[in-house]
Amino acid sequence: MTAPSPFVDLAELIPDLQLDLRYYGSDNFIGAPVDGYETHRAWLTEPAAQALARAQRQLRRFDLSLKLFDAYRPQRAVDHFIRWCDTPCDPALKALYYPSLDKRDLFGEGYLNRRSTHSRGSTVDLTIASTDAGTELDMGTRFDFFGPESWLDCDSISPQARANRLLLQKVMTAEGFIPFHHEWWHFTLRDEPFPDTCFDIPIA
Ligand SMILES: C[C@@H](N)C(=O)N[C@H](C)C(=O)O
Ligand SMILES: [Zn+2]
Repeated sequence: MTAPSPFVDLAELIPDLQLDLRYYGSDNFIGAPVDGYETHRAWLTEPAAQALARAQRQLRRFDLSLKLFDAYRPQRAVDHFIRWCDTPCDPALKALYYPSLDKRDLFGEGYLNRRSTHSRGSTVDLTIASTDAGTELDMGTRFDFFGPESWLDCDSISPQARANRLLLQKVMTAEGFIPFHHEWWHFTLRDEPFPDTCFDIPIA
């Protein structure tokens, strides 16, 4: 299904892009589907989608693929995260995703944003996986692990995981994306077309 303007449906533009859209289902840090993700599809603005297509083209040459966790994020999803911060803590999810933090501090510490770059439509959360089985490269932490182990300059992860992170940075920055210091998986297009707009169109 074609995405509404100004978005491009990534499965249509990049058919071999692997999609594991964590906020559509419950396999995420809040343990539930997130508001605004009504179908397992991912949207980006045209220039961000084209840049992602180029990055995928680079990796294909090595039998590797990008695996996408999130792209455009409606503002109502961010509002869901904000409400979740004021609900009782689930110890099992805390142990997996933010073991050393109180969930109410995730915004102040920079791991969540009340006005997320994702809502501007040119930001992605992603990793690298094999093209055959979709096995993810070891990046040292799980996606959405909120702690210093996910920072770009963390040196307590294995040399292989550091090399894998560097490969992801190299492929993404070569195509115009800027990495985010606190989260190895998060990249924003440098010349994004809507730097001041937070969209709230549900992904349906
Ligand atoms: C929640 C995480 N995947 C993320 O995208 N964090 C950044 C800081 C954001 O919320 O914009
Ligand atoms: Zn992100």
